[in-house]
Amino acid sequence: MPGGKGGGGLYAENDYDDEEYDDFMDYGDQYDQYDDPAAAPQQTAKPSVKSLAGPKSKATQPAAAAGASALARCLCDPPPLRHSGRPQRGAKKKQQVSVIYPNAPPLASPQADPVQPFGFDTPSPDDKVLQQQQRKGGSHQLSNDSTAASDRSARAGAGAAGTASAASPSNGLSTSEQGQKAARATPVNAAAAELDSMRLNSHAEATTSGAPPAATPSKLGRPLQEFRLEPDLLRMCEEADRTGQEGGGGSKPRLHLVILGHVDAGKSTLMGRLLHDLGLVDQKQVHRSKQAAAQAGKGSFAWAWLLDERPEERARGVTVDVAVSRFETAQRAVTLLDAPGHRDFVPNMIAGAAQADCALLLVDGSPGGFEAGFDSSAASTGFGMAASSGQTREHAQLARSLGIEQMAVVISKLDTCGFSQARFEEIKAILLPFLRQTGFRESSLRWLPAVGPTGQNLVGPPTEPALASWFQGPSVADAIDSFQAADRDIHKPLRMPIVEVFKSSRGALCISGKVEAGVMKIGSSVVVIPGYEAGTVKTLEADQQVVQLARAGDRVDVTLADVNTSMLTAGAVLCHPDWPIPLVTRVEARVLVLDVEVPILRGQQVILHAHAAREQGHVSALISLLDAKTGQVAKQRPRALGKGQTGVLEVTAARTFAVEQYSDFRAQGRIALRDGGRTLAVGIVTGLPCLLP
Ligand SMILES: Nc1nc2c(ncn2[C@@H]2O[C@H](COP(=O)(O)OP(=O)(O)OP(=O)(O)O)[C@@H](O)[C@H]2O)c(=O)[nH]1
Repeated sequence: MPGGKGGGGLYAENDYDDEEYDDFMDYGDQYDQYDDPAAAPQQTAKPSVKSLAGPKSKATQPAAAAGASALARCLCDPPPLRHSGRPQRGAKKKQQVSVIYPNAPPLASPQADPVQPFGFDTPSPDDKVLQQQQRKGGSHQLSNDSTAASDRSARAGAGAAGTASAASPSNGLSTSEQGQKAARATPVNAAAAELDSMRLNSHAEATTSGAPPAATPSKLGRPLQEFRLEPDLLRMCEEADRTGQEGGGGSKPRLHLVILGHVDAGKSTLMGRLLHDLGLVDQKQVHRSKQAAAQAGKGSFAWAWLLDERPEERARGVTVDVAVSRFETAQRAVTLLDAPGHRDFVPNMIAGAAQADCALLLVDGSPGGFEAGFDSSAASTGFGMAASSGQTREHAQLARSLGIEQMAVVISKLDTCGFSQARFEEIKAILLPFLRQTGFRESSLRWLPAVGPTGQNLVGPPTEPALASWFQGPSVADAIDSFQAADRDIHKPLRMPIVEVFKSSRGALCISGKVEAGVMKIGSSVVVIPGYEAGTVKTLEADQQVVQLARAGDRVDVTLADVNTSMLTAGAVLCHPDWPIPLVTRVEARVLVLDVEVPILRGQQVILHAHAAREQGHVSALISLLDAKTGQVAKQRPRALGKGQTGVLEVTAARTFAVEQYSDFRAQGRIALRDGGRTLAVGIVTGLPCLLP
């Protein structure tokens, strides 16, 4: 329900506790019935949150009874997968997904694989469907909702074609087919324009000049269910598990930790000091940083400058890009992602948080500091979100929507108010209900004070008597040690979203990112999507050490051989050649609308964020409004989706981009829609409707 309570005012009025959270983890089960049309006869747009991992943990309970929040309902992970023997959820829909690989070269020969690969010497079932559709002359649409979108395009085309098609109704075609025929007949129709734009603007067309022509205009990857990790890679993984040597970090569980919070909350300072206290930064570096900060008249930024090394960051006194450092605590090998807090750099923060397993949320505890970072009632810009709405709120919402479940809330700067326990408790009392409504379990949150500049409560208990007198909880290092490392998702095709492209000291073009699924070794065949650029892994480095193997969960620098380097861009995805990530222009997504003042309408311009990719686009259809309590369709084709509402919409991007259904790969199936520096909505991809060439 919009206009909730507490800190956010965004969500359903019901708070939920851990028990309820577990209930809404089963929320997706409600959608299972929709696979059977008879079970939900009134339903035409069916939400399809599905999962492919692991057995179910507990019996289904209606989320309605649980009273879960709208964000939780919309975003939290759906229940784990059924076991074998039962059809995978979404299998039907997935087979229908269409993907486009402009100028796709022939597939690289598959690795040793127990599954007999399809030779592409005869038409595949998909090719047959395609040919059939081309004979019929229609664009391929998948779900009911997409069909509606197709019809809209076709109608637009028919409209543009004037009365020609309307004047010849007796040609034996359905209304939709007439529309599509008309759409093909005129250059100004919406469908053709969209197709043209895909061709003209796709990454592949823009960058693969001279590439061999595609063997076929479109290729689908093999079904996910057929994937088996190659035996040699499996052996290497088992060996790496035994020795704990590959992927860096020795035998300690690996964590990807992002530092979030409003601008100037103290993130870089705290992390700079933490690295020092853990012995990773020597006195010489600290001295150099102190000197540079003092010379620039910004002495208080000395610790922050250990991480903020770029000249513009030092000039502005704010973090611009995500700084990556690595360190070890007693129990964990940590890849630290220090995200920018300034609202101008939220896209960079999204790229950082998308790779993280857990987060530290820094909250400024100084008088007025917390309020400035959390306020959403500041003056309006006249459109969209409040102009100065705090990034504490936005970061927490984005972090949860990007899959982060474990978080430590670090209240900084309490030295400015005499280490007041009352201030600590006041902030916690406001923030906790908001975080619960956002979808965090209370048991997955830690609360602690820390002072970066003096190192209070970073490693070991506080020494400041005024703080030690009332706080006996975890230090920052303890909180990090308590985070659970994510499971390595190795039994899936390779996925590594490219976060950064840079020249190595040896002059080679390196790509860097976190392997989200699968495994690769030196010599592995890979493909870069978009562009369908095939190559071979030449070198792998983790923690600045050469490694032979990179598994899901490892952050690695990779160089590729035999690849057109112009295809290596942030937002592209390194994939297994036989199971590439879908490349689409449109996504259907179930979203929660955040703190917007003006509802989302059809045609709304957005920047679509998915993993490390960003594309311009627009909301091309509002498919349904969902009931906040039950998740069922409350209204088909609503005119608008307002603040706090959950709905299904379709976004069309200006160019093709790589994304997948959340039910297949969670990390690549989460999206955020932003416009004008504000996050409008967050959600998960439920379908990939797409026109075929
Ligand atoms: N008194 C006090 N000052 C602090 C504390 N933590 C940080 N500061 C100061 O706050 C200012 C901003 O700190 P940064 O570490 O740059 O903040 P940030 O959150 O990293 O900023 P962005 O990355 O730009 O969002 C600096 O002047 C710090 O010295 C603290 O616990 N107490």
